[in-house]
Amino acid sequence: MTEKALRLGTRRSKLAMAQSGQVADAVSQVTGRPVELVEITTYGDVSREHLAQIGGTGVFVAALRDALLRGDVDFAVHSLKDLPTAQHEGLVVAAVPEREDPRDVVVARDARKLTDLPRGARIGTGAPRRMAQLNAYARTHGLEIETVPIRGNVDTRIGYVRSGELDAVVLAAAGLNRVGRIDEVTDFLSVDTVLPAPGQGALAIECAADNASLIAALAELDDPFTRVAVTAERSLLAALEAGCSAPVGALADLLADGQIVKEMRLRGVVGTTDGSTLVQLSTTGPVPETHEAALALGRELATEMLAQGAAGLMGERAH
Ligand SMILES: NCc1[nH]cc(CCC(=O)O)c1CC(=O)O
Repeated sequence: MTEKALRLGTRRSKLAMAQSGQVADAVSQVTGRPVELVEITTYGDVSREHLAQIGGTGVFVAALRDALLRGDVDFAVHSLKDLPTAQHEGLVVAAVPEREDPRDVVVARDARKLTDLPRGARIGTGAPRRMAQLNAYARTHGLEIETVPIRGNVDTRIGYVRSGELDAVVLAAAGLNRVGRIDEVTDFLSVDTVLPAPGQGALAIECAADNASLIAALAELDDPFTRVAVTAERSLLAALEAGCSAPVGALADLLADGQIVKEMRLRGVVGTTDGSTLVQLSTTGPVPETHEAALALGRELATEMLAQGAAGLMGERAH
């Protein structure tokens, strides 16, 4: 007797299909059931130009969530950094698998690194967070660069470099890994140079809150440390009242003494896109043992950042 297939709702972009496919295999392993991919077309896929007006990357998520709530699909996989920080009623993030490389990377011609791009180099990125930090780095390191707003999928973005329209683009390592283009990276940016987006490199597996048996099975794919880290990062983002397109970076990592994990550090940054002002802070404390403690850590850092003027820096992008 073969068990009924689980239906995984997914966008049809190359990145979404790649990460859904990888999670499908893992879910199949832990449930012993086949997983079937169900493609869901969102308004955001149809109308890229109006992405900003119709509410940023949240539109991609909304269509998947509707399908989950209607019971058209059993679960969905999101890039955690694109998932709104507010918990959706009737749905639950059943698993946050182990995060992969959270760093941002540069793809440039001639194997160039950020620091050896030609004078006046045009660097493409649509993220105010990346613009703010790249421009701040350029100012303090005597680089002459120009950040150019671009959008589109990974292939489109790298295409701007191959065609010569741009000198470089900045992307997430995790996305390039998932679509098999990590070999094209010419510079892995230190998180001290560009702090990633909250949740970058991590996935969220979401399903209906009343599907107890599926929630129990998916729990096997949860990585407790990744979950604690992204919870703190997203709590910081929420407390700064910043949306998914806000110039906010956040990263939680473990500080170990030899093999023994001692503490968790949470770093946060917010800045103006021209890089003239950055508020950059970090806090270190015991590894949070509860969801509440992880939330509290993010809120505490946000309070300190707000005290240093963070709110004023985000005003330019508020929506
Ligand atoms: N906003 C687009 C997006 N959403 C998730 C990823 C892939 C990386 C990840 O899972 O964090 C990307 C592409 C990018 O930023 O280069």
